[in-house]
Amino acid sequence: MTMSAVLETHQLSSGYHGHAFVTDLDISVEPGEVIALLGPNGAGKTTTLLAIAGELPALSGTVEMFGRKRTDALYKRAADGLAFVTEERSVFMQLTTAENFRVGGADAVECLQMFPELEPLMNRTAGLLSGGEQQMVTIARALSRKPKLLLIDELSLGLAPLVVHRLLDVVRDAASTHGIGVILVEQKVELALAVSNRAYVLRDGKVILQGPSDHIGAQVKELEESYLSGIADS
Ligand SMILES: Nc1ncnc2c1ncn2[C@@H]1O[C@H](COP(=O)(O)OP(=O)(O)OP(=O)(O)O)[C@@H](O)[C@H]1O
Repeated sequence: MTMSAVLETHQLSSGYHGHAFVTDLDISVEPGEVIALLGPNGAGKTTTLLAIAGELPALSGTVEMFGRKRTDALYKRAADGLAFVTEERSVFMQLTTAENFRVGGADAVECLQMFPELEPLMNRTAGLLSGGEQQMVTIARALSRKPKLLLIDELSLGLAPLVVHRLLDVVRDAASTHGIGVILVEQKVELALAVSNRAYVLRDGKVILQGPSDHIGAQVKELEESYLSGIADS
């Protein structure tokens, strides 16, 4: 592991019921780096995040996180600085925005600095917030705890592009300001490439392309035209 990386996987394979679906992954994240993890439906993006988080076992290869090899569970990795925002919106629907921050151990003042638009909604039940506002609560709560590594699965599901822009900009800023490493699984390829430093493209559980995001953009277009249908924004 390099001295500074928050995450390095080496030849990591993982999957379900003892069968590897993602194979030979070498993925690294430095502090402050936003990494886009791209690929068509079923490519293995969520599986990769689950393996990094400790929700799925490494069937071969290793996960090194925060300076040491890990085979422990998500809650232990979380205690050391991992945060995982999953596809399901993880707000407590019965609680208010303010209560969501409190039970999540987040600093409400900081959360409102990130998303001032939540200020008039602090006493509203989260179940009555729009999908975009719920994601703001989720992201603010996760960022406010200053994780060393933040995994985000499909932030944009069902949201308007403008809202996704807003959310990703805040993630990008927090990553740079606080040195948070981020892995972003995102269907909106252009948006993801615009805010990320580097990208990995997965297909059939393997990395088929990786590099700086500004280089990957053009190559993704080419790939898509040849055989990688379904990856770009529809
Ligand atoms: N619990 C499970 N048990 C067995 N196979 C699973 C399970 N969850 C996912 N899979 C399979 O693993 C493969 C990879 O799925 P994964 O969710 O990682 O893809 P993805 O790239 O995140 O796709 P999407 O963009 O559609 O979310 C798929 O073939 C999927 O059917």
